[in-house]
Amino acid sequence: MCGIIGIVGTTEVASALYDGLTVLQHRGQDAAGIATVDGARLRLHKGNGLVRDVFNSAGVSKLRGRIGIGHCRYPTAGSEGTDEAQPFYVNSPYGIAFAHNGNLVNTEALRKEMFEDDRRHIDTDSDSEVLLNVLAHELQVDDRGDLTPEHVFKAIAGVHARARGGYACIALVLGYGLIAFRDPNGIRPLVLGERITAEGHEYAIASESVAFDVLGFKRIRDIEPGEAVIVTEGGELHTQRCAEGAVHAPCIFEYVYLARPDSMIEDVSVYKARLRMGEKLAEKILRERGPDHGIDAVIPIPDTSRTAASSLAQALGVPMREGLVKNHYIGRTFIMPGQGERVKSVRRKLNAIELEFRKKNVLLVDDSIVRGTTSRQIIQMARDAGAKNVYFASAAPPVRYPNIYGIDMPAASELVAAGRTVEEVEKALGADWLVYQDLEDLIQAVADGNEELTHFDTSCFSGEYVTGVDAGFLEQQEAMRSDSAKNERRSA
Ligand SMILES: O=P(O)(O)OC[C@H]1O[C@H](OP(=O)(O)OP(=O)(O)O)[C@H](O)[C@@H]1O
Ligand SMILES: NC(=O)CC[C@H](N)C(=O)O
Ligand SMILES: [Mg+2]
Repeated sequence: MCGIIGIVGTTEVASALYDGLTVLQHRGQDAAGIATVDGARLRLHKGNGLVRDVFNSAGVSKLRGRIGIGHCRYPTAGSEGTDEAQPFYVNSPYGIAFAHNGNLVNTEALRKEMFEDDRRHIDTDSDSEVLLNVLAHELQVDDRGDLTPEHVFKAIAGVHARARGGYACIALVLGYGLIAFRDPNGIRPLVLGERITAEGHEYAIASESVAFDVLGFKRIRDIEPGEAVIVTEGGELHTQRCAEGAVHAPCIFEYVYLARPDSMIEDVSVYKARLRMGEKLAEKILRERGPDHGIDAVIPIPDTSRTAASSLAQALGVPMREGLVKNHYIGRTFIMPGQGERVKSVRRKLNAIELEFRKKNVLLVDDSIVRGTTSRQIIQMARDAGAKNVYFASAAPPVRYPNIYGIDMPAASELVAAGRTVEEVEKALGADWLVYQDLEDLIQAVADGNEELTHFDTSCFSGEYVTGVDAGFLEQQEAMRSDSAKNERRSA
């Protein structure tokens, strides 16, 4: 997952894009970039690091113009190099800057087609650069030099026919405006917002509605699966569904971990969905352990699990205690690119308050257990702090399968629950007891917020991939993107 944002404003937009990206920072900590249109010129600045490291105020003020897009990256394809930071740019048939959140599952086939049939050279290993070139090619087909909404919608339908995977995208087309679109299954989120100012009507598009709250925009609605939204330079809005018939399957992991709790995705409050996850998990704990569960305190592993832990504690009738303190100057561990860095940062990031553990039976709660990096270390910390028994609850089911739609969990062999029973994971983590949310309960916790949602991308829990995958793709992903493959590439 990356964070993307685009604004067609009435005045300069760079500082709003910058502020928007800082609010989407939790979606990608590795690289950031902003592109704006200044008259007939594209202004683009991007680089590796957090938004605040990539930009200074002088740099932001050079990004002139009232139309622009921004991106913060968490790599799921290619390398972590600066040349793969986004937005990407092509100069034909139009100047197009492009920001993508998600991951394609047919990148290599498209790359070959682009080169051999469409005569387009792709310069990096990024799937996003491939997708941009597919868009550029589709815009070029039947191009008469004056883009119309009909032409753009046809081009997006062409993109949907060729690209497979998760993609939420915003393209800035020089001399035209913004084009945003979402994959036919609506796997990755994308929302549309507006702001009415003294100078006129402004539109924004972003990965999460929280960006609108901070910028003073009103959330209008989610962009539909397969839909394209055009906001022209003149501020006209055009929308159309450009792919029909696909199952709407938003990524359930957005609700578990990726999104901020103060966002609304698919008209579901992420915060309320997490509260319901906590309640459902409490019901399971009561079913399994009975009312005499012996738990003295519920301790969340900050930050993401706190919402679910609060409702879980209340439903169990046990106090929730802040037994672990987080250093907020260290980023999210899970989205760091290497396992060595992840392991070190858990200990640097979280510290135990001993008195909340000493001689107690504690239930540690996390939103999810993926590689087990966090849980393994925290369980040990709880023991070192003198806990009598360390129980562990995960608000998500066991993560047993790779994610291929924009979350960097490419290798089943790195997932602590892959090929293990719950008892075996309990042992591997060193917990005295371990409980996972059931998948049906997780689905219900989210779907209760919007009865129209009947399907989700739950692939990392179920191994079912809504787009389908070609034979050998998962093995190839693992070979290319496992931590050991990345380490080899770094040291080569
Ligand atoms: O099993 P693991 O591989 O350790 O992954 C799961 C952990 O990683 C995430 O925390 P993270 O530190 O990224 O972010 P947070 O502060 O938002 O919880 C998530 O909330 C879990 O705590
Ligand atoms: N997490 C994402 O959305 C990543 C976008 C794109 N696949 C990249 O690696 O840059
Ligand atoms: Mg966490």
